[in-house]
Amino acid sequence: MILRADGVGWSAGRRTILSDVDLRVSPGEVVGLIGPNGSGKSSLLRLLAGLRRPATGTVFLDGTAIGSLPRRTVAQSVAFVEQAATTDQNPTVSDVLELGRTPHRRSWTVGSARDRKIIETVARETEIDGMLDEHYGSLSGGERQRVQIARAFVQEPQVMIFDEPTNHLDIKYQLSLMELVAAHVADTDASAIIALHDLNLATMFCDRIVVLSAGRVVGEGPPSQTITESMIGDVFGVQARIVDDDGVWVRVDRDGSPS
Ligand SMILES: Nc1ncnc2c1ncn2[C@@H]1O[C@H](COP(=O)(O)OP(=O)(O)OP(=O)(O)O)[C@@H](O)[C@H]1O
Repeated sequence: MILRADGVGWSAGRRTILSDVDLRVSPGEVVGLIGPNGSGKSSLLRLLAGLRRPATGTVFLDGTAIGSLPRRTVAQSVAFVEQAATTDQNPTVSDVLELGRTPHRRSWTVGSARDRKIIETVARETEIDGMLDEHYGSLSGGERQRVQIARAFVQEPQVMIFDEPTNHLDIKYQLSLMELVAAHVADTDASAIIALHDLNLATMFCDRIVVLSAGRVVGEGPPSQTITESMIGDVFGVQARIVDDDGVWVRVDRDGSPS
C-alpha cells in the first residue's frame, strides 16, 4: 500500500503550520521524518493518519483520498502511535493489544481464535509476553512504548506511523525499539514513517529521510545524502560533524552550537 501526500497544507487558525508537503511511503520502506521542534512533524503525521483533513492538497492511500474512506477502513490499514499515549482507564497489557484488533472485528463480536493467535505471536516478537496480565499504568515509559508498538503490529497494518517513539527511552530501549520496527517492516512488507529527533537513529534505521523545516519539506533522500553538515547547520542551527565510520554518524561538539 502506498501512502502519498500531495501538496498538503494545514493551518491552525490564521497560522500556517504545513505548506505544500509532497511525500510518498512505499511498501517495505522505513521513512524518517526529521526537523526541529515545532517544524510540523506531529501535525503532518496526523494528516497522514487521516485524523485531520488538510486545508490544501490530499493524502492518498493507494490512490484513494484518505478523507473519503470510512474511519474503520483506514484503521484496518494504518496504525498510528502518537507521542506518550495515555489512557484514563487502567487496562492490562492484554487489553491494550486487544484494542489493536478492533478495526478487524464486527462491533458485536469478541476476540476470535485468530485474534488471540496474532496477539500471542506479536507479544513474543516484541518480548512483552511476560507482562500481558500487568496493568499498563504500572509499566515504565520504555515498556509502555513497547506495548504501543505491539498494539500497532497487532493491528496488522500496511502503513505504520510513529511519532517520536524513542522519546524518553534509554539508549538500549531506543535501539531495540527501532530494531523491532525495522524487522517488522522487513518481515511483513508494511511500511513505516517515523518522526525522530535522534539523527543517528534516523541514519541507522531509515531507508529514506524527509526533512521538515517551518512546515515545508526542505530535503529528502537516503540518510547519507540528507543528513549532512550543511543541512544540520541550516535546519537545526547547529554545527555538527559527520564522522563516516562504517556508515554515517553525526557528532556535535560542545562548542559547535549555534552555527
Ligand atoms: N491544534 C493546534 N492549534 C494551534 N497550533 C497548533 C496545533 N497543533 C500544532 N500547532 C502548532 O504547530 C506547530 C507545529 O507543531 P508540531 O507539534 O506539529 O511540531 P513538531 O515538529 O512535531 O514539534 P516537536 O518536535 O516539538 O514535537 C507548533 O508551533 C504548534 O504550536
